Amino acid sequence: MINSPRILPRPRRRLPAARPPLPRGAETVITSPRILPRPRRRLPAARPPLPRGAAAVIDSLRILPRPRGRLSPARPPLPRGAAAVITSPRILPRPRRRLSAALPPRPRGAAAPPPAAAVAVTDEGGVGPRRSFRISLRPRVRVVPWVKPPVARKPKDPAKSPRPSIEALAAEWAKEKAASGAPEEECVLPFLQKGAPKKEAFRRLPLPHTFQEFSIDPIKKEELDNGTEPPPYTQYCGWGSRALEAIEKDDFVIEFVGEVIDDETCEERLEDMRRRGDKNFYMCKVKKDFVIDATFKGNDCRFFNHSCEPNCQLQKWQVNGKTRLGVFASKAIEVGEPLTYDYRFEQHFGPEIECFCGAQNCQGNMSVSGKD
Ligand SMILES: C[S@@+](CC[C@H](N)C(=O)[O-])C[C@H]1O[C@@H](n2cnc3c(N)ncnc32)[C@H](O)[C@@H]1O
Repeated sequence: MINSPRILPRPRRRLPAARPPLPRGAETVITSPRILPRPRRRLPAARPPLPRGAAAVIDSLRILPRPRGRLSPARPPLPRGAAAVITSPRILPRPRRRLSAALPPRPRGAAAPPPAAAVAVTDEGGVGPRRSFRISLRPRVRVVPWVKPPVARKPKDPAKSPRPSIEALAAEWAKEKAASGAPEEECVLPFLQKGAPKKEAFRRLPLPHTFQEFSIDPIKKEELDNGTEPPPYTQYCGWGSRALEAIEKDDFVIEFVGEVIDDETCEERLEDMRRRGDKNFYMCKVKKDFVIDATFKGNDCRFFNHSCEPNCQLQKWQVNGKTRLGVFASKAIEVGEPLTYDYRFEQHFGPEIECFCGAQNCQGNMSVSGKD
């Protein structure tokens, strides 16, 4: 076998020099050096032994808040009894200044500090009575409903107003009317004012109640919130409006006002109406996403009923760039006559309701399709 050198493993590198003999007992440690953890950094110096009671704090160094600035010097050993407070460092308020220097060790036999419900930290260092903070687990924030603070409104100075208010004009008008010997009720609730040219209609004195909003409960509509006497009731058509004075043909009677809503809201409200089983309809579609709804807010116009032979007409006007609806007398109207217009006005729409206008030419219903 020694004569056949090829089967011997060829050494690649020079074999190391023979190891020196190991001391007894050390063999198990250094014979397998690979299973020893390789140190990445230099290990810190061994920790000093901790005082009793503080062990929980220092053993969980990782949950201590990480200091933002320079690292402060190592914490001083804690006094007895303080451990319960600082074992959960996250709930400790973060000190603004650097913590005081190390506390002097308590001499043997000295009285223990009071049980620490609070730790007092002083500027000068050491434990003392000043600048103490108390740790409480009670919630400090209470959620309360936010109440909008009242806004003090400056009362309007009537002297500065360029035009007299509606109320002032209406009062003046009513005074004149009363002076002329007209009955009292005519001075309170007139539906029109005669004499002004048609084009001026929307700039003229708005009549009392014309722009006044009712707050209306559509179900109990006889109980009008503002104490206004309800309009006369008609047997088949519900509440209606009547003229309190004679009206000439083409005179402006009243504006159709209400909430301006878009098509989507309109659909929602119609659905609500259907659910309530309410048959009274107070909407007028002017154009896309422009529906005037007098269901909840409006004026006397919301009580004008439909007639197939009406005495008024609903007209669309452009007033200072805004589309507005006005009711104009389509014929001469006598005192006490019910005020009506044809609901099938342009895009006026509504549910299929049987018409009880009583006109000779009555078409039987008030749907949009009846006209377009
Ligand atoms: C704008 S409101 C008019 C005021 C309503 N009468 C009230 O009591 O509040 C329109 C509703 O009045 C009723 N109405 C108006 N004219 C009618 C008529 N000619 N025949 C039947 N019902 C009528 C319908 O219920 C309609 O939806």
